[in-house]
Amino acid sequence: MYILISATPSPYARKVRIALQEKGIPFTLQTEVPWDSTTQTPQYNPLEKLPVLIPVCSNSPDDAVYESHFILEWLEVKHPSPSLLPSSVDDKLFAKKVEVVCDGVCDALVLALFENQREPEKQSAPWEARQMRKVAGGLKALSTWVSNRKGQFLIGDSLTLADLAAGSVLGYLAVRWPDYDWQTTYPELKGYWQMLEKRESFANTVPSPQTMKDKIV
Ligand SMILES: N[C@@H](CCC(=O)N[C@@H](CS(=O)(=O)O)C(=O)NCC(=O)O)C(=O)O
Repeated sequence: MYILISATPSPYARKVRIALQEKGIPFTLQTEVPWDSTTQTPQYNPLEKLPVLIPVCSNSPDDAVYESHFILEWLEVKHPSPSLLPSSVDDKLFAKKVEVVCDGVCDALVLALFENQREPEKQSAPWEARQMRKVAGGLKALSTWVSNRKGQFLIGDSLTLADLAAGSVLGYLAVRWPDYDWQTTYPELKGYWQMLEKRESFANTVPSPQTMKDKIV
């Protein structure tokens, strides 16, 4: 049915891997390092980023789907049941807002990660501080939403897109920023994340570091 180009640490790809499992959609995982010269992503995504979802039946690379939030939107249209969106319009829009913030925290973490890989004299402390401020602000917002939730999940009592985004960013922090102690600051967010990680689709998509062969900054 589909090939998913993914990377072991990718929080963006993890959202899609979880969605495909939750929707019972068969797929083949093609794991790679998008930073290495061997990456296949440029063949499918002009932005050279993964995740990329490739319909196996397609005969054109242009049929590929990319940008995780769009892949999830695409899956909701093509494979609506079971839905990963809440039923009411306002809750649907809130779920997407949660994804915006969680993806934005991931974006800031990636930028800070690569800033740290530059030679010390080329690293910009103000730039790094700006990214980590976004991380702190995003986690604060997420923690508030989790504390105010009515049910087990972020929106009601069934898993939605909001939970996929939240679990993926928290899992990414655990693998890339293990010393960033958000769990002490936000104990309820920690409890919510531990609940998510027990779910099969989360438990079998836990991120892990990758080895980059090529220098990229
Ligand atoms: N907004 C994109 C971000 C995807 C992204 O940044 N992917 C990284 C890999 S990872 O950070 O998810 O592990 C990538 O392919 N980077 C390669 C590049 O930016 O050239 C999405 O949501 O899909």
